[in-house]
Amino acid sequence: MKLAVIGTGYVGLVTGTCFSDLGNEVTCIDVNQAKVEGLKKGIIPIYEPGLSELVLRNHEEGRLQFTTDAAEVIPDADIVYIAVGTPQSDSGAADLSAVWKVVEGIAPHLREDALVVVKSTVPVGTNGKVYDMLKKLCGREVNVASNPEFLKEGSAISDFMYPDRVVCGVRNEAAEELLQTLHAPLVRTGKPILFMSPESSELTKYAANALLATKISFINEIANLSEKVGADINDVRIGMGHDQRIGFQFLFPGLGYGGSCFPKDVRALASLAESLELHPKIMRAVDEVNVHQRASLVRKIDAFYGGDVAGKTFGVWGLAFKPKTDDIREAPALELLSYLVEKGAIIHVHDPEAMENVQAQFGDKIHKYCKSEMEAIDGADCLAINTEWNEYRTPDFKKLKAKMTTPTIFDGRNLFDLGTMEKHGFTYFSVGRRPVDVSQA
Ligand SMILES: NC(=O)C1=CN([C@@H]2O[C@H](COP(=O)(O)OP(=O)(O)OC[C@H]3O[C@@H](n4cnc5c(N)ncnc54)[C@H](O)[C@@H]3O)[C@@H](O)[C@H]2O)C=CC1
Ligand SMILES: O=C(O)[C@H]1O[C@H](OP(=O)(O)OP(=O)(O)OC[C@H]2O[C@@H](n3ccc(=O)[nH]c3=O)[C@H](O)[C@@H]2O)[C@H](O)[C@@H](O)[C@@H]1O
Repeated sequence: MKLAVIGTGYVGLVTGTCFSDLGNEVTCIDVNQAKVEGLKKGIIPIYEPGLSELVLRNHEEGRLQFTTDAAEVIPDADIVYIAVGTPQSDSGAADLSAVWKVVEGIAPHLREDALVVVKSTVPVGTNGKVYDMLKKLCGREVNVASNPEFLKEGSAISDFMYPDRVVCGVRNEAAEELLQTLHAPLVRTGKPILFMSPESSELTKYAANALLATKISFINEIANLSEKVGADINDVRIGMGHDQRIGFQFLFPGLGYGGSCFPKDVRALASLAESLELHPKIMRAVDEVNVHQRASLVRKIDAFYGGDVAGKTFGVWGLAFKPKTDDIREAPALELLSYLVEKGAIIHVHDPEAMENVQAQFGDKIHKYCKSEMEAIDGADCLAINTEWNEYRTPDFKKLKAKMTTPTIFDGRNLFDLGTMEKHGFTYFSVGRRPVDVSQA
């Protein structure tokens, strides 16, 4: 098939690249000229494991092209995917301005039998609005469907290539047939392609994200309770997870969920419900717990130093909102860095992929952008951990202790064993577990 994919962000670029790898002829379109020029030369604007190789191969083999000019590509396309950003607006609802701009832009160029598919996460009813808008702009009916994306950053390629399910919201058999054919190679293991109405499809996407976010806020609330009553959240989490009705996934406590999706999607869903005079109490509570949790490392640091961190040197490991990505949108690390900057601490940071993005935001307010995690703790008064990159899991504790002025660790991701911390003589604060405090010994 000939596909046009509009928006070359985390979702658009992965979608276009994976569909080209499956033998389709794909052109990715973006308004960002620099991004498109870079992609044409093989420069990938984001870090996503495996993406670079796949883009280069499919581009070289002629199945994957890039352009800023929609008019050049849309007339040929069997399917036009819309995968632009839908960020949070000031009101908390989703900002759909990029979607409307795309719809206006493609309308004059659409082939009579083309299918327009909205992949961006959009509030229920948006698909209907796109359909109405295209009907008006084109003076005829245009086939419009919904096909939300469930990939996770850091494992985007495998999530896309081996989905648990594909959800499609369609209006007619023609759309169902096209989407069935397009997705058939992705569900060879018998995973389902689920066809439903566009409204159900749009709501499925928000409901899935909201439930995953709910699990995270729930476990964080239990973790905070755990700290107060002397329980260990790791034991509690595992004890709960063995119940097959509960399971282990998305029950890791930490610094709250970040990223470009859970925070905005929970708020957009709540906002939609409120606009319909409903009272989305769970969604609002999930968000409130998360906002509180995101500042939990700051609270622990502030309490330990009595608010006086000026002039103290902090080694900070992990800046991205999760491992295996360079994305820092709504990353908990940003909260910690803002606090440390405001209080006048000396900050040495390390992240395998997200350093450039943090540098663009914090510049020389951060004193050292370090090449290795060990460099970041050289001479540090303490270490703060925000992201559970694999390379942070098994440090040489003797070396770590020798490099630090005082052996103190604030761990937002529960990377280390309490017994090991005790054995090596670290003061150690983690999430939902008792503190190990050797500072008074
Ligand atoms: N990032 C993720 O892991 C996931 C995101 N989503 C959803 O997918 C959508 C896209 O998200 P991301 O890829 O993260 O966004 P992004 O912000 O990384 O990329 C959006 C891209 O769209 C381009 N764009 C904006 N307006 C345009 C226009 N008028 N014409 C052409 N290109 C335009 C931007 O220049 C940018 O390259 C959002 O609705 C998001 O909620 C869904 C599942 C996973
Ligand atoms: O709509 C989206 O954009 C995507 O949002 C999430 O994917 P993503 O945000 O990329 O990453 P996750 O692995 O879900 O992590 C989100 C946040 O939750 C946190 N998290 C995750 C799991 C957990 O057990 N505990 C926890 O705190 C992570 O640290 C991270 O900050 C969903 O998992 C995807 O299915 C969805 O497509």
